Amino acid sequence: MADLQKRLTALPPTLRTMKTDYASLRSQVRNFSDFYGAAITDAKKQISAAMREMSEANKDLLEKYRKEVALRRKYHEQLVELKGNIRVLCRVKPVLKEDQHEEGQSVVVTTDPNNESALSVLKGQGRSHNFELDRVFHPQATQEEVFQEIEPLVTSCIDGYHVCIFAYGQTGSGKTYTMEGSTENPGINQRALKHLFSEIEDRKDMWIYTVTVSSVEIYNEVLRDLLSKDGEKLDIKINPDGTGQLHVPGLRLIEVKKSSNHYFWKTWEFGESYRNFATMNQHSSRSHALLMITVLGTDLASGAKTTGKLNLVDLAGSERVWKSGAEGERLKEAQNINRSLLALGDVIQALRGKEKHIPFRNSRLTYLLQDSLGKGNKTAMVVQVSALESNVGETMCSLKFAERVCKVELGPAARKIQRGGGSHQWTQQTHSQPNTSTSNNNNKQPPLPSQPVSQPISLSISQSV
Ligand SMILES: Nc1ncnc2c1ncn2[C@@H]1O[C@H](COP(=O)(O)OP(=O)(O)OP(=O)(O)O)[C@@H](O)[C@H]1O
Repeated sequence: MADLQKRLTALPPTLRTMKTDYASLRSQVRNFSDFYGAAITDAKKQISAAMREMSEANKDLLEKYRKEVALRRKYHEQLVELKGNIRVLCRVKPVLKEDQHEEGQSVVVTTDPNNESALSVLKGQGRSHNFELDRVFHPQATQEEVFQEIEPLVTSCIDGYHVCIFAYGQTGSGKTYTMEGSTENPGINQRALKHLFSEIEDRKDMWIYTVTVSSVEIYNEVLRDLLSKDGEKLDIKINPDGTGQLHVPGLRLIEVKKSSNHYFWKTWEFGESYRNFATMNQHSSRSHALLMITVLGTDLASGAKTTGKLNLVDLAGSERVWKSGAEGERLKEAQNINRSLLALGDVIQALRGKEKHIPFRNSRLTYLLQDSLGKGNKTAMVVQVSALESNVGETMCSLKFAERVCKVELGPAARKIQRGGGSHQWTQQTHSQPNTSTSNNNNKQPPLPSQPVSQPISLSISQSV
């Protein structure tokens, strides 16, 4: 009992110590949670500040990258202008429902939103091939955006340069869409004519111009007039005038004129027959369609004359013959398509190698393009590609061809101008000369191609473009 009493007496101090310890522990826990909370808030602040800093740095880097790309593009443009490189644009076709023959096909072509010249093709097993061209249009690019890139070339045709713009790519990749377009959404051909007339209007106080168009189709190495009702067969000949230039006897030329401040297509004549042949003919994807525009200018002050040419070409599909599995007539057809495309490739190769002999005569196509595709002229190629995995082989072939074309140097462009004042000497003026002035032009050059023998048919276009 005494022992118990003794222990009970010792209890309060122990309890007091325990109470104190407990209070101290509680306060420590509270302090720790306050400290922990504050540490977390602090850490969060630091992390967000660091993230802000990083995103600022990223923005800064992206901005620098964009500036670098733009600067590189500018210098590249200047170099292209100096060397007269063929400009190569690539347009990626959007994936349409009708193209998805197999379910869930993946897209293997990607563009870079920060670099308008880059394109990448995924070739399987994570390997990708990067291409650098003059300009790459993503699948959502509009007809207007594509034309804006081409516009300076079209303008230079009024200044007296010979220009060739052609669309290349496998069947169904969008060549006709880009060149021809639709009535609601016209392509390069119609936009080019519209642009020519608006430029001509701006210069009407200083220059007068005559614009003529002709159009041919090359199918199975046979040349047909797309503006004649029955698609008359034509031949390419050397002009009998002794200039050594080409001419196509019987080719129908239509003079296009403005009508009460609006420029129109005369549906029954030019527009109708051209579109019928170009878009509805049985073999449009296996034939090459050419729209050839000639712009003759006269300087009202000096009497100087310029001859500009604009050849707009919608090539046949570039599929490889051995892949088409064709036999008989179709094989002959495929070989002929291939022949002119191969001939085009050979011409490109020879131009690239700066060879003395350029084999223009190996096909009707290259023969006809001779005076706009060769040295001193301006050329652009729009290479059309599909983004789908099933077409990756053809896409790679087209892009590799595009890379080769990029390297072709046609030399500084020469302006075809005949000085006024009674002189009949044709002279050529390089691109660095002012566009509308003919003064100081002492650079005498060989005679220019003479104008086609046939008289142009006068035409007022009657459907708004
Ligand atoms: N950028 C685009 N936007 C929308 N539709 C397009 C585009 N490009 C092509 N198409 C559509 O894809 C289809 C095939 O295009 P198109 O006829 O122009 O190909 P192509 O390369 O000319 O073929 P072919 O070699 O057979 O002549 C058409 O229905 C066309 O309207």
